[in-house]
Amino acid sequence: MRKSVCMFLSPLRKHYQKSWSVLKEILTRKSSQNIHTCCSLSASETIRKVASNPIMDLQPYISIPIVPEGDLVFQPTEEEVTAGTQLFIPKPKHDIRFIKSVVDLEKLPYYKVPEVAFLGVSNVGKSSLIQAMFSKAIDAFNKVSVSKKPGHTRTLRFFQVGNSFSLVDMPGYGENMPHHYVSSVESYLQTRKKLVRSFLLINGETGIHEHDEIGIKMMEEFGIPYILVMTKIDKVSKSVLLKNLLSLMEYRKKKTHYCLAQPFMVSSVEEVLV
Ligand SMILES: Nc1nc2c(ncn2[C@@H]2O[C@H](COP(=O)(O)OP(=O)(O)OP(=O)(O)O)[C@@H](O)[C@H]2O)c(=O)[nH]1
Repeated sequence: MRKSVCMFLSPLRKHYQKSWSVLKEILTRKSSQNIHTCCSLSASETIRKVASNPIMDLQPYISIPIVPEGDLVFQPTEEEVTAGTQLFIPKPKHDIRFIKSVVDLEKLPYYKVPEVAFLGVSNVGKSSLIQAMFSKAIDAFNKVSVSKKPGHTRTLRFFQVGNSFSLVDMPGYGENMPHHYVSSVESYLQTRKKLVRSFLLINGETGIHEHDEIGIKMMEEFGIPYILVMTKIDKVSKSVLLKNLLSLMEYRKKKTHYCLAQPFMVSSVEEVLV
């Protein structure tokens, strides 16, 4: 098993385990629970013990709220995060497996479960994040391929998580993107009825740049609700991370309609710079 992924198994690495565990919990919410519109907290919920979130670690460095309270629509408790994590552990009758790799949309897998897609520029860390989530599902884990070479993922790769949902690892756009991107990924996004969540990943090390803007414009043009996730947060200092996060949020506020106001931050590896 890759060293970078071992952190997810270690209780000493609690902080980052939580960073993507929170994401797992979103995945487990039923498609009917539209987190884009109906997750504001009730008074009784505000006294719940919410799980830690890397964005909150940045809050002491700035006087204004990083995410306005009304936009914090998704604050799972520790218990909810633990329950979400359970779904990523294979059990009898809960198989976690690679289904197939697709370019031709005629060959998309058919099943009843809802689908969740991971999008972003080449090399942003889509496959690494999915691999980290599958750290306890060794068969699926081994079918995720990570590379430092941009454009490594060439096809839409489908994974099924029991009867709960499926995940799709997408080819990246930008550098070395596959020539079939429009006919495969864009057509998939526009036509796949099962698609209930889309995560658009932005590199936390570099912040938003022009290729990310192309991806965001694509989602806006298609009118597909999506969630922003900053990746590789272990690679930069908190000050750089905060700067990149704030400019991403400014961009979201000014230029998007379909993006969830609350962003997420993750690391798929172990070290952090402070
Ligand atoms: N330090 C650090 N490196 C990461 C992280 N996530 C991914 N990487 C590295 O970034 C590189 C690209 O990761 P991938 O997961 O293959 O990226 P991708 O978005 O699937 O890339 P494409 O196949 O080009 O679309 C690899 O060398 C990973 O090890 C992270 O959270 N932290």
